[in-house]
Amino acid sequence: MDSTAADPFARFEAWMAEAAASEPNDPNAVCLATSTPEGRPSARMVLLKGIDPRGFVFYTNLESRKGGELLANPFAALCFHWKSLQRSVRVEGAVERVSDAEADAYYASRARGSRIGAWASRQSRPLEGRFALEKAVAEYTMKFGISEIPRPEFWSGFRVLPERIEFWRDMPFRLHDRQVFHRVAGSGAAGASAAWRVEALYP
Ligand SMILES: Cc1cc2nc3c(=O)[nH]c(=O)nc-3n(C[C@H](O)[C@H](O)[C@H](O)COP(=O)(O)O)c2cc1C
Ligand SMILES: Cc1ncc(COP(=O)(O)O)c(C=O)c1O
Repeated sequence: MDSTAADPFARFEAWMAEAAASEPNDPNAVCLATSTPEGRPSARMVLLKGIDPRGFVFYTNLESRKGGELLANPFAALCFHWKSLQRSVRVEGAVERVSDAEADAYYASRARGSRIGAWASRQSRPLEGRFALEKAVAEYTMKFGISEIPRPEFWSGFRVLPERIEFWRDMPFRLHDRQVFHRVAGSGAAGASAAWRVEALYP
């Protein structure tokens, strides 16, 4: 049997591979929705940096707006849209922090300038002027010199643990194809593969 028919991760990876071949920029770009303490939605783009049977990983500043919202209310939604393929995927679920080892490994893979930038940017807080940011970058560049740059404690990753994954394909006259996978409650615990129930939805 085609593994992508029953396993949403296999299907997601197949779609992502097609997107990587056809999107001119950032096929891994995804809109991340969180919510404020008052229950108001808040959304911004991030880059997907990991996927495995546990979930979908992105990295950010934990003291950013999204970071604060996720630490207070650890639930999120992701929405991918690949214009060249006319496809979209929606993911919803709880979030957890990635391990320090996982975050260290990803941080170490980033360009040196991006690692310095993570130290210099007080992400989401008011910036008095571009000069203040450039000064912070210069100071951290001096501070680290040619030595290793450790990952800031305030910079790490989140993993969205999906309870629902929807695959959407454009069809003529807006009669789109929608298939949603619901994780069967209790399945997938302790490293076991999750079981999924699939249903089609009206467009
Ligand atoms: C295509 C794209 C990808 C982005 N990827 C990330 C990312 O992976 N992590 C991140 O912290 N910000 C990323 N950003 C910047 C965020 O969209 C956002 O401006 C920033 O994280 C602050 O969001 P917040 O104030 O809601 O926390 C990206 C922006 C774009 C347009
Ligand atoms: C502020 C910020 N942090 C992190 C990222 C994630 O990407 P990378 O780790 O490749 O820099 C991005 C991507 O645009 C970004 O804008």
